Amino acid sequence: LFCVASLTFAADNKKVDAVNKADFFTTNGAHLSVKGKNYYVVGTNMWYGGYLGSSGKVGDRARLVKELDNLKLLGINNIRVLAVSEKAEHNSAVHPATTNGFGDHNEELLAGLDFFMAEIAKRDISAVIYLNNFWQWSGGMTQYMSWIEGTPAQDPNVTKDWEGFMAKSASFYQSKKAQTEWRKTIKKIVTRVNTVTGKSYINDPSILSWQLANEPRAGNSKASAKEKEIYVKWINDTAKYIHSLDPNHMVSTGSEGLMGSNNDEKLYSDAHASPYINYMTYHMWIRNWGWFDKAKPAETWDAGLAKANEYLNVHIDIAKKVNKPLVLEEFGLDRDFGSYDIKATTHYRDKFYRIVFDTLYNRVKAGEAIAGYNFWAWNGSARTTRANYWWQTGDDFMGDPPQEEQGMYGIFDSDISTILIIKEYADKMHAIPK
Ligand SMILES: O=C1NC[C@H](CO)[C@@H](O)[C@@H]1O
Repeated sequence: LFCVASLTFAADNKKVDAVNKADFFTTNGAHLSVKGKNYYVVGTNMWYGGYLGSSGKVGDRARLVKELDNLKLLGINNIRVLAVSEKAEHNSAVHPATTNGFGDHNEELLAGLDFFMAEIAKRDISAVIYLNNFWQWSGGMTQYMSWIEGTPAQDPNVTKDWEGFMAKSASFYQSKKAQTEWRKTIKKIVTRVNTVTGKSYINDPSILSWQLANEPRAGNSKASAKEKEIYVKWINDTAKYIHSLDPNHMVSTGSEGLMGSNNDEKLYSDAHASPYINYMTYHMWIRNWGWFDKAKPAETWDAGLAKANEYLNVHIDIAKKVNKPLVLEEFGLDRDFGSYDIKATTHYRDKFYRIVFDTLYNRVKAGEAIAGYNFWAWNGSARTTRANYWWQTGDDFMGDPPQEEQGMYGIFDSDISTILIIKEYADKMHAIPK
């Protein structure tokens, strides 16, 4: 009886895992494509999707289902989500982590991503799944180096030494031990069988791409030619490795574009020239990068937006040259005057969202190499009770990660004026003939 049952299960599993190659996302020149039609990303960022999907006390499946229903109603068709985090001791990292040490994984938490993937499939939402982080809020590359070197990972929010932090992060690429351990984690995630659906991730058509990391950079502002060369090789070799595990899905870098490439167009183009990198990514942070001053909005708006416009458009021109699709997968702006208070107005944010959406929508409609966007980020029904707006273990997860004040950039479900703009442009994007 057991033998028959196990044969039946195996057959069912095979059936569950049976797929049609045409169901997978791919590219068609400078366009993303699926089932023979152009695909336009109308997305958001929800790094914590797997956390909410966990069955353990850190999860909140009822909230996740509600958030995904609301995002679907907004016209969202793609979510960028973190696959793995590394346990870090500092106060800017998420707790718990999916990885507590090399080979030491929190399966209950990892299974949260399974639930998330099962739920987005029900809503025809795709996912970009990133496998590491150049920054400290999920442990990331510096935590790998901390485990190897036996020294605590730096928190640049405390040390204020962002240059030193970025150099340490980038040393990850040169560490054989780090790469060996990371590839074991990559293999564990990419070849995973979804414990909710029984479907292997390799055969899950909801995955738009595996992404190397969140915002990987070649080094700090003084990255050497050697560091740039190592970075480009790391991208190619890792993307090739992922394709060797998973012939069905695309691979992307998670790059911020020129501002994450030392403003070196050759580095950005070389980083995306690999045949194993299927499309290009960029991010845009006009306040983080000092183009707009949240304390002096009226005085800095025009110059900031001029730079934003240039940034939005120059990458589309580069993508056209490289002949690969491009996705703006992060952008955002603070609440007015940089308030974190959910009751604060969002006059400048709403203007900014409209300009970004309109600029990209018009170039997508014109058939250019831009394949869509993800706003950063979805806070939804999350709320903070902290007077200092700083995330602590057990607090609601929101789009603002633990390295930043909760409410900085994320869109709450009460931000009606912004949500209406998101919906307005989602409708326009979905109306573009494919
Ligand atoms: O990936 C990122 N880019 C910018 C976000 C806002 O500062 C930040 O929270 C995140 O690390």
